[in-house]
Amino acid sequence: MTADIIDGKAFAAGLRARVAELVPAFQAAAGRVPGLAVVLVGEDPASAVYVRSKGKQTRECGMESFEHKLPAETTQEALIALVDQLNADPAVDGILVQLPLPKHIDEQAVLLRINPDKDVDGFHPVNAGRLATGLHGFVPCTPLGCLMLLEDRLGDLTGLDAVVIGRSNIVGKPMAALLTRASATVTIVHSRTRNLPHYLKHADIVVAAVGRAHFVKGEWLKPGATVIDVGINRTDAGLVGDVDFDSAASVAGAITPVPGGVGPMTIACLLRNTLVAAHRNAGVALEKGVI
Ligand SMILES: Nc1nc2c(c(=O)[nH]1)N[C@@H](CN(C=O)c1ccc(C(=O)N[C@@H](CCC(=O)O)C(=O)O)cc1)CN2
Repeated sequence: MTADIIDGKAFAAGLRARVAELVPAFQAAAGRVPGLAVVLVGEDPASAVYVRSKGKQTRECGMESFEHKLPAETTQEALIALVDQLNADPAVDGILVQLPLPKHIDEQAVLLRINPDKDVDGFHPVNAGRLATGLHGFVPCTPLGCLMLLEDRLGDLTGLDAVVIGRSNIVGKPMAALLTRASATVTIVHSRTRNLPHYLKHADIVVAAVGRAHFVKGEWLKPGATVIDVGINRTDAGLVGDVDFDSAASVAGAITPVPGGVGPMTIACLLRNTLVAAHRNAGVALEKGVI
């Protein structure tokens, strides 16, 4: 193995510490702490773990966590009524509806109902539009975490060739928008791309978010590339990423592991977005670049 390992777990711990450091000043100015509401519908075991971690890490940062656990049979109307209630609650700065939702609920209808200024997941089309047009909004947490790891590793991304594998609204598309904003030269490839290795051969940066275990092979990579693995695939061998780690690590310059790479950044960025939302909602200034 030649690649450096990018330690997302350590980076995320640093980011959470920074959030915690900034909470007291917000509290002094606003007379309350930032509040994050997390809604879980059903009993998906992985989602339950993520929601528990979100609550715990929110409290550890000194913010208030409002947890709403609803049964799997909850109707779309009932879920939307809860979102409306959270939209109207001044103690709630950020609202997150844990995905995936049960099949009988229209995910888009629920996400559309969240007030864009409380949409700390950055999934509302208003925030997607803000990102695409360079306006202030909320950026989805996983791609934001990937960008932070990339800039920490590479510094200025201007002119670098970046390939994003995957075109989901939650990771692929916002990741491409963020890299474009950072002046990288961006290509999006996906499961229907013909001759995918052709695109990767020239990429300084590869972000893999395709949802297939071990999909990206080391021989497809440019030597020295920085590889960010967003995949979380549960296999008989345990949790693995979208990148074939062993072959990729012998070619790449740096690579994120799974677990311990991008995953922890998702929740740390959620806390960061909640702190930012609280400042905006309360009209309290947050110095540019402070977080
Ligand atoms: N409303 C949302 N739903 C979902 C999101 C999201 O950002 N918003 N992302 C994922 C799940 N997710 C957070 O919700 C998440 C995924 C993974 C991790 C993480 O820390 N992973 C660890 C491994 C943990 C494990 O064993 O499963 C790692 O990679 O090291 C945190 C959060 C889908 N839903």
